[in-house]
Amino acid sequence: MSVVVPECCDDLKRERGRCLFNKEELTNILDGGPKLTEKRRRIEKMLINTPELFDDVSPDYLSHEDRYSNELRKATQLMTTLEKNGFTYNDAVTTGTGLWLLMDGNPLSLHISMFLDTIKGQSNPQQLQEWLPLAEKFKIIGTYAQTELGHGTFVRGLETTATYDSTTKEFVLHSPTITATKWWPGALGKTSNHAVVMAQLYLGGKCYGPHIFMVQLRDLETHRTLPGIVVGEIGPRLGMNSNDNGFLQFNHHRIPLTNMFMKHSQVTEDGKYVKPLHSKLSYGTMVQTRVGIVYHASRELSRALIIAIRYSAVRHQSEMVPGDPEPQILDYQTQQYKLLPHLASFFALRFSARALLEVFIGTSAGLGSGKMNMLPELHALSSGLKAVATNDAVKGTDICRLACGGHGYLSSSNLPRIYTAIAAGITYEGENTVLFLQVARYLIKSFRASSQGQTLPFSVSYLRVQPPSSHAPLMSDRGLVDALGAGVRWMVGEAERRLQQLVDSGHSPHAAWNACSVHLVQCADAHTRYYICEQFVDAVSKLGETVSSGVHEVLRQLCRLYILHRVIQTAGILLRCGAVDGKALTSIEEEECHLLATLRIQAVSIVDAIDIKDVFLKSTLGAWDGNVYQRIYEEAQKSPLNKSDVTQGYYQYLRPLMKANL
Ligand SMILES: CC/C=C\C/C=C\C/C=C\CCCC(=O)SCCNC(=O)CCNC(=O)[C@H](O)C(C)(C)COP(=O)(O)OP(=O)(O)OC[C@H]1O[C@@H](n2cnc3c(N)ncnc32)[C@H](O)[C@@H]1OP(=O)(O)O
Ligand SMILES: Cc1cc2nc3c(=O)[nH]c(=O)nc-3n(C[C@H](O)[C@H](O)[C@H](O)COP(=O)(O)OP(=O)(O)OC[C@H]3O[C@@H](n4cnc5c(N)ncnc54)[C@H](O)[C@@H]3O)c2cc1C
Repeated sequence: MSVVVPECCDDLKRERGRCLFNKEELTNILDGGPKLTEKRRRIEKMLINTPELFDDVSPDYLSHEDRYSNELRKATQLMTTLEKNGFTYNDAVTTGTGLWLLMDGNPLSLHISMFLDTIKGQSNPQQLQEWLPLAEKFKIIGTYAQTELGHGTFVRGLETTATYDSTTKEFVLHSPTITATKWWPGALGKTSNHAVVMAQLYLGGKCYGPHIFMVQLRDLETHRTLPGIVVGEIGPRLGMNSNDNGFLQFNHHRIPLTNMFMKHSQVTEDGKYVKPLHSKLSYGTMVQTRVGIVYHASRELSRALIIAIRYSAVRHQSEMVPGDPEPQILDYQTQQYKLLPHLASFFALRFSARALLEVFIGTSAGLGSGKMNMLPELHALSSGLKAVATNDAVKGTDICRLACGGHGYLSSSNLPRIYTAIAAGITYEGENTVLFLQVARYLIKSFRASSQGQTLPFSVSYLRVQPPSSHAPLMSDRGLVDALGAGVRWMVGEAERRLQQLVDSGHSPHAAWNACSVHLVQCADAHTRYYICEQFVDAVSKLGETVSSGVHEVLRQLCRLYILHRVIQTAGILLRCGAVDGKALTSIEEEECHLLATLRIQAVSIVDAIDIKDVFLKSTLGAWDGNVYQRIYEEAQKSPLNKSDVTQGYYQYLRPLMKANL
């Protein structure tokens, strides 16, 4: 398959003709630099030239089993294509390209993410030497098996046990109850022959909490399940049904002592426990995956936005002025209000994902030299950003679907598949409410520490009880971000006051926490969004020194829209704490509407600059050429129901009904 850039329709040609900025420059910024754009395009070209990676038939028309096999065929083809051409699967993940060919539930995604990451992050040197080459070369294929039927969120409540037997130097893995059954892990049902398993460690009758174990599940020749293990697939889900999410039970299954991951905590041959430097180091794979999910969510949102904004420029409906031609629906202010704030969100999330990755890299380097002090901040930032990014990507994708009217509901728009894939992100890798409550815990601790005069880490330093007065004028970007910060400080102070009041009136701290948890989640959400605003403003101001004025202007407008929108969303809080007044809010609302009209002019060019090719968008509505109606029509012809004029169902059911004497 070769990349042919087709002539686009008149509407899109006109839109593209209005572009006042250098698209390639914006593309480079989004990719992280021209070299990364070039690398992404090389990978794309290679993938596009591999016809086996593309579906002949939509997965919607396949049986459950064929759907899985087809995705597995493409996943294995993807891995071998990358390998043969000198790329790693990580290259395909970090550029998004590989994932988009497989986002119906790639059965190798858990292997290349959490299984490999656990081996890299939790192994001692011997284990690393033994397992990493096998896993990297797909000699063993694995998943991350933590969640059980009874517990997902509360990791300490897991019931699978790993009891050490010092006489044989083995752990005995066991699922004592039905609720101890591992449930959900991607690719566990039929694909994986290994799993990293989270289980309660028992030594000499004492429980030491959840620890991670490498467990072989299937024979490496026959792929049959090993004795002492029951494994299978959990059945259809809301989306990503080409994956084989699975279940797993152990019946006193034995593994060697050396199969406990021993980088951070160890068990000696005689059954002694050596503690880790920090009790949550074994949660490291989850933190790393949350960091990746922020990128992933922004990428999925960008696909939905490209589809909806191009479609909105092609679709004409109704009359704006009686008797005039039907306008492009993108000209309606309400349509701009649906889509453009989410376009701004995509940019905000992309810059924040990059900032988070830097915190992750810095913290990981510190851990390597025994420094644990940055771990709580990384946990809070990664939890908050994972939650905001997935919440916003899901909401934004659904708005994109709604913005496309009826056609957005078509499978061939690809919006339903993007939606169901990213919707899972709200739940997996830490359910979002639960993650926000972890952030809230960090905020309250920080607020209290600050009241006692302690210095706070960078992301919460604005919570200081006596903040230095801001010198930025209120209506500047910085001034509005400061106002948002003042709002969060007020919210956290209010939460702390309510918690204290409840404790003072006789409630236990835990009961008080639960009684304030709605407000606490709002604090965590507001704090994370304040952090995102800060990252966006900083990134745009730094870029101002290096990019052309056209690109800088577009970024400045998007950043401004993001901040204005956020201020309006938070108006109630900001009024209550006196950070803004009604007059300021009125002018902010007016400015937002004005900005929508300004950004609308170049909206198609901005989404073009995200640079996702048609083969990765997979949408009848969002293709580069805007040839929407022809594509929708052609796609409908592929329905199996259209193979014959009269279906079997007519003879079997409809005709008898029509002939019956009712
Ligand atoms: C690259 C990816 C790209 C695309 C993705 C595509 C496909 C991937 C598809 C699917 C992947 C999905 C896989 C999964 O879902 S795997 C399962 C994930 N499960 C979870 O995330 C469980 C969520 N629950 C938890 O993380 C924890 O149980 C908890 C809610 C955080 C509570 O932990 P618990 O042990 O009970 O803690 P407490 O005793 O309550 O103590 C809290 C205490 O610990 C601190 N803490 C907690 N976690 C961490 C951490 N990770 N790092 C540092 N510190 C941590 C917490 O702050 C608190 O500290 P205090 O000082 O306040 O006590
Ligand atoms: C598509 C998909 C793929 C997955 N892949 C994997 C995988 O590869 N490996 C793996 O191990 N797991 C996997 N999971 C499981 C996933 O990690 C869990 O479903 C997730 O962590 C949520 O846990 P839960 O299902 O127990 O929800 P619950 O914790 O039961 O949540 C239900 C409700 O209770 C609320 N709640 C729970 N605890 C609290 C609390 N402390 N305070 C307030 N409210 C609370 C939640 O907010 C939520 O509203 C996957 C899940 C999905 C959907």
